[in-house]
Amino acid sequence: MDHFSEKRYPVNAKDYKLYEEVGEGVSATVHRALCIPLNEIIAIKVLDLEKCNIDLDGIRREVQTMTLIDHPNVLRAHCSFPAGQSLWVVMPYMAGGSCLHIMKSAHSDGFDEPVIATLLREVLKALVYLHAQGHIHRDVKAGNILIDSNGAVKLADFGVSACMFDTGDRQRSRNTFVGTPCWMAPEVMQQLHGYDFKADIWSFGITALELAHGHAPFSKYPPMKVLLMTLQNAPPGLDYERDKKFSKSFKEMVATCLVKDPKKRPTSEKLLKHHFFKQARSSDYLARTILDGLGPLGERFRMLKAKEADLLVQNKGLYGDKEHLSQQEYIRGISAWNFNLEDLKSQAALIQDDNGVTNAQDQNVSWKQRDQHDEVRLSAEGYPRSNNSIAAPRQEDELSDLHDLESSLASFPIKPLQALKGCFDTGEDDESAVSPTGKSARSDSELQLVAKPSAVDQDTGKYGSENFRQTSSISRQAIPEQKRFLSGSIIPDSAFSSKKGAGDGDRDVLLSKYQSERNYSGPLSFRQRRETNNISSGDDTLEGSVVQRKGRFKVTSADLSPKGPSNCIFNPANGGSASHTSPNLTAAAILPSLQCILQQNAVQREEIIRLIKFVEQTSGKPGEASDITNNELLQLPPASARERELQSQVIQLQQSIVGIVEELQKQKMKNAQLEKQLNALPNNE
Ligand SMILES: Nc1ncnc2c1ncn2[C@@H]1O[C@H](COP(=O)(O)OP(=O)(O)OP(=O)(O)O)[C@@H](O)[C@H]1O
Repeated sequence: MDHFSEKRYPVNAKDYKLYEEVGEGVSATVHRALCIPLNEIIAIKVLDLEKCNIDLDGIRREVQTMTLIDHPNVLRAHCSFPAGQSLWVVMPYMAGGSCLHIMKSAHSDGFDEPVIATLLREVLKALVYLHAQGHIHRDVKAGNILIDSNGAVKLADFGVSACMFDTGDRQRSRNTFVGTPCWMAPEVMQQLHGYDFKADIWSFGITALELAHGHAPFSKYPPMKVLLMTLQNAPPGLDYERDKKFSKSFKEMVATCLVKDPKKRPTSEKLLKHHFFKQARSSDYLARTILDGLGPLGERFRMLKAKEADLLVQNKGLYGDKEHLSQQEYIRGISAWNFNLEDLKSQAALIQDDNGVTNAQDQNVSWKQRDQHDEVRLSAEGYPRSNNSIAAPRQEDELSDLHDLESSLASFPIKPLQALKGCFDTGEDDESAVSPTGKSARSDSELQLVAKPSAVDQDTGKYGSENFRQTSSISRQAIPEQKRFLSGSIIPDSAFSSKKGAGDGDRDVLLSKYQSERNYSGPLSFRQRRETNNISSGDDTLEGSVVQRKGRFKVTSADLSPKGPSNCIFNPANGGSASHTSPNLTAAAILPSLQCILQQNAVQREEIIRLIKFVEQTSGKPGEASDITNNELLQLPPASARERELQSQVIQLQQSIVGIVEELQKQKMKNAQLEKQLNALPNNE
């Protein structure tokens, strides 16, 4: 192909001259640069390897992918080499910048339809190529659609791409999604059955909305909320009323991409034939319509950064206005948010959603229903339908309803706790979240040579079995109101210990198996199996753990996929002992409850110790008996690292309280003496 450069790009930093910065991502800065020997302007992506948490595997993948691909719509790396503490990736300079930057500079409300059709057709061609090559891009968004000075469109950023035909470690990483939550497909968030190239089709649909409105749906929300909304709401879409300026075919095209069941989404190849793309025009047209009048990329980037910094200063003044901060992260094209559930809870009460256009055409809208016992539960089918009007606007009032959000969170059986663990333990690597072993229950499990965490054995109730199933039917009573949002997993790490399992298989065997079976994934197959197994709970719960890392979100599969019926239930009434009778509550339901109880215990213990201390102090000298109690309490073996941490905090607090009390007594004595002296004064005079 003529675009395939035969030129030899030097692999030495001294052969390049770095000019201004033209872009900034999660892991890199991008500069315009000159390749001196070739006298050619290129772009250099500078990845700082010294930065903490840098994902070397991701970088290696990106560079590998970028150098091997060969398609006019995919940004290809010329070469890469280490330069000091950094890795430099040399690539063609895309003078127009990204669609996100163009929108932010000159089209804040989005592009016109012919422009969108033109851009998306080029992106889709890139996806057809990548999918045929076995790649899932995994980060399709306007920020990764680059345009050169002639209006040529290229899909960039393979930092998180994955090969569908990978084996071993790389295959495992396909069950670890790193991406930006607004564009993330529901099945990627859920991680029930892994995912395939259809995840890119969802992101493509979200990108279409982004190009139409100037921002992605839910972009103003913090990531955890985006996850909730994506899983629980009807898919977003173009609204017939609000989006009058867009054609029916555009609306339909978006709706076909944004279907929750990945099996029902078209392949990229099929989508390319959609009549919406008939209106796509040439690259010249793009250059004329969206590049004309724009200043140099570096200048635009500098202005955007300054604007962003201004906004940040303004918003910092508005204490707690996290909605704006979230917007800012969006402006930067990333979705960093140091979230926690308490945060979410308060934000849920504050934020009114006006982004609530949903695609009610979707048949698989996940919806929660609460029965009269206030139990959070999906219907038996788990996929109740929304109303039938196409893309009718839906007021997502439940999102401003705090109680509903609590319900939503309560319906996440396990992983939100781990998600929060991710908040507190940002250095945690995905390998620790994904225990590498075992097979999933589905027939194409060879594609998911992934973690099977040790779980609660159905029969013994002990950890260590693979017989683990997922359910969202958790009694809210089992999760005390006050403590439902406590964060951090306090299950001992050993409970999730991983064992090395299936190793690398033969690539060809895997490939052929995959090709025949890859279409059988997705929530529907789970639904069918669930029905077969007569399970009462629904799914659509967040099954993977969510780990925030450098602005990106990583949903790692804990692979607690259903595997055979479980009879183990949690009974809060008898103190949480497991019984083996009801098919409704399963082993997976026990874990969150146990976590809550354990956490509660830690907190209660802390309270008790404080009370003892308080009683000791108010009743004078500490008694012998209370000393024993106190010591005994402190000598109890801590159940987890979290508990140990809490315990040491308690001890520290106690010590400081003792110090403060002593100080107080001293001051009191001094005070008494001074008073005495004062009282004596008038008498003397
Ligand atoms: N070849 C290029 N020419 C011009 N601008 C570029 C080029 N590559 C990237 N950019 C700009 O730099 C920005 C960041 O680059 P890139 O997306 O590769 O970094 P990243 O760290 O992988 O970002 P993220 O993870 O947020 O997607 C892009 O959004 C784009 O605006």
